[in-house]
Amino acid sequence: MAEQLVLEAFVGAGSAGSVIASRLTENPNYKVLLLEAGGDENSISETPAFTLFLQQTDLNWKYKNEQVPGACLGLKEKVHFHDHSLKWIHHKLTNYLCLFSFQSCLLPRGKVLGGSSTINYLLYVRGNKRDFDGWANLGNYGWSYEEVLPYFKKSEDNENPVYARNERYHSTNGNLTISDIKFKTPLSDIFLRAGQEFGYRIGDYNAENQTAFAPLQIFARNGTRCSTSKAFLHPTIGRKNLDIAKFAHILIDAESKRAYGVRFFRNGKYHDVYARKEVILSAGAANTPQLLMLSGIGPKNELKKLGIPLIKDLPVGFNLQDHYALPLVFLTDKPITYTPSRYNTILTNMSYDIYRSGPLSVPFGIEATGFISTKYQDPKLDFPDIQLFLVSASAATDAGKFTLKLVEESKAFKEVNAKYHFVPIPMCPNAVPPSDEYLDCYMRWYTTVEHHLSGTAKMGPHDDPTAVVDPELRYHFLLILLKFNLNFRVYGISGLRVADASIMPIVTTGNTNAPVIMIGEKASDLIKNSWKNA
Ligand SMILES: Cc1cc2nc3c(=O)[nH]c(=O)nc-3n(C[C@H](O)[C@H](O)[C@H](O)COP(=O)(O)OP(=O)(O)OC[C@H]3O[C@@H](n4cnc5c(N)ncnc54)[C@H](O)[C@@H]3O)c2cc1C
Repeated sequence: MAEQLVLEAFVGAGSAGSVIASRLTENPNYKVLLLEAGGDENSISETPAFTLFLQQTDLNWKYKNEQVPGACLGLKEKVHFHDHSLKWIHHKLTNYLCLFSFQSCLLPRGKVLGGSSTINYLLYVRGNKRDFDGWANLGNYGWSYEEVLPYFKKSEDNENPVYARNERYHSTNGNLTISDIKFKTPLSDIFLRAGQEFGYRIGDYNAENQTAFAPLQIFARNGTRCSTSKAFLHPTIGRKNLDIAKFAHILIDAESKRAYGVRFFRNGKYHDVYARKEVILSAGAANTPQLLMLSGIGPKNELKKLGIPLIKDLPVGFNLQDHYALPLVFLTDKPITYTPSRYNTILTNMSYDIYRSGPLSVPFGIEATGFISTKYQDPKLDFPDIQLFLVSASAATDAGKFTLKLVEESKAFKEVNAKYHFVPIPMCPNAVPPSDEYLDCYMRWYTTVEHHLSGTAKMGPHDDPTAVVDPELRYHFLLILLKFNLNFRVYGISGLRVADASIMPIVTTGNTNAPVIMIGEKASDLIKNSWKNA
């Protein structure tokens, strides 16, 4: 039998949700229940170098993708979603996005306090000014770069003294510790020098201009991961107005055609909770659309096929976006890359245990990044279309001519005899490396995705038929119902919001964790303002 609890609001506990729960409960009058399907972080998730192993653990939802033509062709395993609504979302959207799609690639998502910020690669990248101006130009008032910049700064505690002095862009007062990586192989400097040789500046890619090569800035405090759980939820311990229910699974009960609560299954029982103010969904770009569809909010024909009674026909899931990546391997005959014998030694382990530095403090060997424009983008725009990552045992590439040049023609890389390590692709026997044909084939068969799922509950103005939430992150259908049925206010139902990576109309230029945290900060203010005025 369901238990009845009465609470003011409840959210999911990922990158955005942790921020919102923490910010809302700064006001002792707001009582928040935070529901999270996963449990606590652990010592593996704390250690940056172990980040890849997390995908094999229960801290990951372990989704995989539907097969589609054109990508992930080399991955044999077919995908099985237990849940039909989720299966449909990925199937539909991978068809929609062609090259940004995948066939049976892994789709890791954090199932733990802090969500994907607890299992990600820790890279701190805000995106490009034009990303947010672009959102605003689509009709999303309040989301231009100048309007979101204060929210990036609000979260930030940047430990790099040079960056921190640039107060227009950076801050040292926020919850999230952002630090430079504490260890690098010689390849890191070689990569930066090679970038310089080709005219790129070395410097901050999160400030005035994004086009640059730079050592990584990461979400890390004292050499350990600074997830949104650590940054925003740990400091709330002791707050009486925040309850965190771990291992809970949210189901929206939408029988009465309005969002008034959540049903979740925990400890063998169903529990119903009712929100006196709002239901806030921050379940991420895969699970937020799933929960909406299970609640009857989604594409009419698909809900019909699945036998889910329709509440509102909305293009939930149609805008799924991600970045794809192409890992290319280079070889050098100099003893400078990560190998277990060089970097996984008693000494390196002790250096992490004692000083929280050394190779274990580097996320998966990623030491530096570079934002560059290919021939398809006007370099004067400072709107790069390729992000390079130097992983000190291989290198990411632009899938085109630049990284060929960077490694084989720059003096810096020549000094260490770096050479592409081309593997033959049996499926494309006539493709000669490093031709475009070879790289095209490589990308389609050995596709890697960047895990930046976003856009599945797209934010847009009221006249945008592809939008799911409005610029204040509320569902369009609630606004329409409010307009015609004032009883919603009488019953104290002020709405249903989404605040996570799902709302991005267009994915940002770079990694998505920092923008999602910004979304959480801005959503918190939008929610507080609307509650104040209610
Ligand atoms: C492997 C990996 C590497 C990445 N690397 C980087 C990187 O280096 N830098 C970067 O900027 N970005 C990176 N990203 C992307 C970034 O981490 C995400 O964009 C961001 O964390 C998404 O935040 P979110 O709030 O939308 O969702 P999430 O952080 O995924 O949060 C959703 C939360 O909701 C919970 N939830 C979902 N469904 C339910 C349910 N039914 N009931 C209860 N709880 C539920 C989940 O368990 C999860 O905790 C990476 C992502 C992954 C997966």
